[in-house]
Parts: sequence; C-alpha cells; structure tokens
Amino acid sequence: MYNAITITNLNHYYGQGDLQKQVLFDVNLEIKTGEIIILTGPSGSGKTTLLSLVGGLRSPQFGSLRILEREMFGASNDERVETRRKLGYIFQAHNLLEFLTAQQNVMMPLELQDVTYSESIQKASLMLQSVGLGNRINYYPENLSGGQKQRVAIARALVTNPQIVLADEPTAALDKQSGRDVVELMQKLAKEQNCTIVLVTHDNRILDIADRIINMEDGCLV
Ligand SMILES: Nc1ncnc2c1ncn2[C@@H]1O[C@H](COP(=O)(O)OP(=O)(O)OP(=O)(O)O)[C@@H](O)[C@H]1O
Repeated sequence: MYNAITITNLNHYYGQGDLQKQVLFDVNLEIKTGEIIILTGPSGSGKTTLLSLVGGLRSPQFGSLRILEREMFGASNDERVETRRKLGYIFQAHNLLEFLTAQQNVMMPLELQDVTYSESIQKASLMLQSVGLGNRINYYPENLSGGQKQRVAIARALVTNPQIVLADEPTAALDKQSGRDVVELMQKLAKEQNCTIVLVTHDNRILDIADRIINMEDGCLV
C-alpha cells in the first residue's frame, strides 16, 4: 500500500529579506494509509505550518511533499484544489455556519461533488446518525453543546469519505469526557473508512488513540 503522505527535506520560511524566519527545518516523514498520527510540541514549534502544508492549504517552498501520490511542490492551483477535495478538515473552532442546520452544514462539502441533492440529504443524515446526532439533524449550531458542534464538524469532514483527515486541536474547547468521545469517534470512523488522520494537539488525555506520536521542537521532528 502506498503512503498517504511522503515528505522529503521540507524547509519552510515566513517573511522576506531581513525579516525572513525559517520555521521548518529539513522535515522528513512518511505516513502510511490508515495511520493515525498525533503531532505534539510546544507553541510555535511549527505544527500548524506543517499541518497546513500537509493539507494542501499552503505550497511547499523547498523540498518534496507528496499527498496521495501527487507532488505538491510546483503543483498548480487546480491540482491543489483537486487534492483538497480528497481531504477532510476539522478545526478547533468547528467553523459551523450558524444560519444552517446541522444537516445543511454536513451537506456543504457534498455540493462540490458529483452528488444529487437527495443523495446528499441522505448521506448527511446517515453521517449525523453515526456521530450520535440522529435526533439533532434539524438543530442550528446555537442550540447544540460544544461537544455536539464538534461532532457535527466531524460528520462534515467525513461525509465525503476523505482519504486523509487533518485536525487542529479538535478537543481544545471541550471538557474531558466530550474530548474523549470526539477523538474516539474520529478513530472509529477512520478505521471503518481506512482513512489517515493527522491530528495536532496539546491534549495529553487523547495521546493513546494514535498509532504514532510525532514530537516537534523548533521546526524539527524529534
Ligand atoms: N503567517 C505567518 N507569518 C509569519 N510568521 C508566522 C506565520 N505563521 C506562523 N508564524 C511563526 O512560525 C512559527 C511556527 O508557527 P506555528 O503556528 O506553525 O506553530 P505551532 O506549533 O502550531 O504553534 P501553536 O501550538 O501555538 O499553534 C512561530 O514562530 C510563528 O510565530
């Protein structure tokens, strides 16, 4: 089976001229299909930068980054967009649209795909059932708890059957039990769909769900 992600000699800089600052130093990493990776490390060590590169949200400046067998170094905008369609994203501040119901939020990424409206309704409600929100599909985000909103965000990220899911601090706003429930759910759904997960967290309570923990310090993998 091929790697979901292969990173070779990746370096990354912010700013230009005198203000230029290197934030990733010669990163090498192979992530297998279906692996759950947790990325930890102190604030400012480069985790979010690495995650945004791995998610095709930023272009590599130096080195090679292959996502699902496609080279991202020098890739065109269209190629990056096409790659991003195979990925799912879960962020700390769930980013649900407040004027859409849970079901409509989960249907959004399907609009970019070749799926009919009725199929999309059906998929979204099945997905919400599998995250335990079958009885909340017509609720607006303001009427859901933090944990429930995060579960809607997970449903939205997974409804397209992405091959890779990227999550940045998905439990940050949650209490211990909801945080645990959310990551266990991600783990279960990922194993069912054989999807790869890369998760950035400071939350020591969820480290055990990882197949591999990668620690970053000052822009290097340690
Ligand atoms: N857009 C930007 N422009 C300039 N510098 C940036 C930018 N984004 C991040 N940085 C700097 O790059 C370094 C790495 O930041 P990054 O956000 O990747 O770290 P992090 O490990 O995710 O931190 P945290 O855990 O606090 O989110 C930091 O020194 C940060 O100040």
